[in-house]
Amino acid sequence: MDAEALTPLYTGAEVRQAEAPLLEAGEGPQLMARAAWGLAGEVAVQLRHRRGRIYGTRVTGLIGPGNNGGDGLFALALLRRRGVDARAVLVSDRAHDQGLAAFRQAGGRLTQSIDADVDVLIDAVIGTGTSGGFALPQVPGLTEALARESTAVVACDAPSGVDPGTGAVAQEVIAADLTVTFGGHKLGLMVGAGAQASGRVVVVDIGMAGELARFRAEAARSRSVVAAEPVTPAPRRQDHKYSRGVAHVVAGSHRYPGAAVLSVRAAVQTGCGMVTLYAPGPVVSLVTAAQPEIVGTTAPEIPPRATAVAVGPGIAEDPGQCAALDCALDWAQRTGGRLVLDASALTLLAERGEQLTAQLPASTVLTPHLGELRALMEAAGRKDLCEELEASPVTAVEDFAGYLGCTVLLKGASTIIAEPRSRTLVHRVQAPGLATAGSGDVLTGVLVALAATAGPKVPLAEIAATAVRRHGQAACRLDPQGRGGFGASALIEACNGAAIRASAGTFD
Ligand SMILES: NC(=O)C1=CN([C@@H]2O[C@H](COP(=O)(O)OP(=O)(O)OC[C@H]3O[C@@H](n4cnc5c(N)ncnc54)[C@H](O)[C@@H]3O)[C@@H](O)[C@H]2O)[C@@H](O)CC1
Ligand SMILES: Nc1ncnc2c1ncn2[C@@H]1O[C@H](COP(=O)(O)OP(=O)(O)O)[C@@H](O)[C@H]1O
Repeated sequence: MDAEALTPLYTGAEVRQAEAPLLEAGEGPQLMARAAWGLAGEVAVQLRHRRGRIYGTRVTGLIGPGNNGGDGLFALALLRRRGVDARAVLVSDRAHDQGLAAFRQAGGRLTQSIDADVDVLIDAVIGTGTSGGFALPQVPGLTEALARESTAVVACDAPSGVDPGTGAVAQEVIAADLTVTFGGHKLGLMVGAGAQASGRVVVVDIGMAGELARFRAEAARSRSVVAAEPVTPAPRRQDHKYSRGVAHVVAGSHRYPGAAVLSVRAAVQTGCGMVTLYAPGPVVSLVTAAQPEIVGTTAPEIPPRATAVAVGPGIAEDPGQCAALDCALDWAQRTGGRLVLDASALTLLAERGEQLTAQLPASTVLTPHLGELRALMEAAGRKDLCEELEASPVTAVEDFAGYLGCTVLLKGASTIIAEPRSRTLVHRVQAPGLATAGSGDVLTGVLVALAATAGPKVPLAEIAATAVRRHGQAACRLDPQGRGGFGASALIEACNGAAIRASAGTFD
């Protein structure tokens, strides 16, 4: 994955540090003007989308005492000049002086409550200056506005109640439909409960990219959001099936034969030299019928030509699969080959208690969802990290990866991928249709195929991020409106490597 394919993620504190020299140089008002311009522009898009016009629509801002409130007031002033009925509720006894003056001058009106016919509610109570807990301001009409479909809630920089550094949310939060954030992507809007409360996130460039870049260069540990399709390995002219990479999959059981079909078909569609499968005989027959190019085996040993192995989808309650897991762990330990452990393989690992930490080769990636991750953390004797998962999901996943000495990929609406001594990658996708049985099996298939074909120098976390992005892209392709009308099988065709390579860089 090349550097351009990754967009950095910042904590609120990092953005504040990066902007400090600009503020010292007296550039604060310009930064705020650009932030307000960006916010007003995005609100205007919402108004046009919802009401078909801007003139005569109604926007109310909840205005806090700091610069976040200042952004809100300047944005309201700009909207007022475009004919919007712009109102502001001051939630504190202080407000940004120049912002308030601009708002008044533009003809904005102060009010004490939020009316039922407001089109957009701007949350400009707190941004990166947040500290401590957060309680909803006592404003008549606020609770109703937050619940009303016809009122869009747009957060200024970060939803009030979200910690922009971690993704933790306070007991109360102003959940947004859209967050317009300034300068760069903020970590807390991309992961955990913070991501849920942020809705769609738009980043507005306010002219501090240089400062952020310099700041990043100095940062000891960097985190990135995966923003573009990285270069993925296309077959070379001289390749033969074994040089291209062999993905071996341990999946499926009498109880869950379909998991093997899904993961193996996804690996084939992603594209590699060969896909082999270890499963009980009837499952091998079923998968071969669905995908005749695969090579099935009923012996748990890892085929000698395998270049990556995945163990887990649907192997529950099959005693032979436990032996296969041990073969795979041993194989990865001996060869340094890439190993993907998913689903039931994670349950089997968790059953080994604290022993599990000793058994994981560094070339392993674990792909748990939240429940599986908690179980693994508890089994490994790291219950403390379960609590950290709420307060700071990225740190918790990073700490666990460090503790285990292998890569951990936490699945969900936001995926967090932490590899020890590497930068952490976050992928946030607007594809709720992925919450369907078997979609994780598809991800495992995509991942093992990419792991089998990627060159030895590509870090495992970056391969995993590519798989996650493809999986998300496939869902967006199938279901652009996010209505959820597809099953995991349909995802497989959309993960097709050739089609994705052809459109690389054009899809987002
Ligand atoms: N510094 C600048 O000139 C710029 C600042 N920007 C905006 O300014 C924001 C940061 O401004 P500030 O540093 O003034 O901080 P904020 O405006 O985000 O918040 C600080 C204020 O909120 C109150 N507050 C903090 N935590 C609270 C809580 N839990 N419950 C209730 N009230 C709480 C504090 O009393 C403080 O007065 C950014 O998020 C961004 O929106 C942008 O305009 C870009 C330029
Ligand atoms: N709300 C959501 N939005 C986006 N992606 C999601 C959402 N819920 C789940 N996913 C993705 O769908 C997949 C589900 O995997 P998993 O929980 O293992 O399901 P299964 O075991 O049924 O295959 C993961 O890749 C996860 O990141």
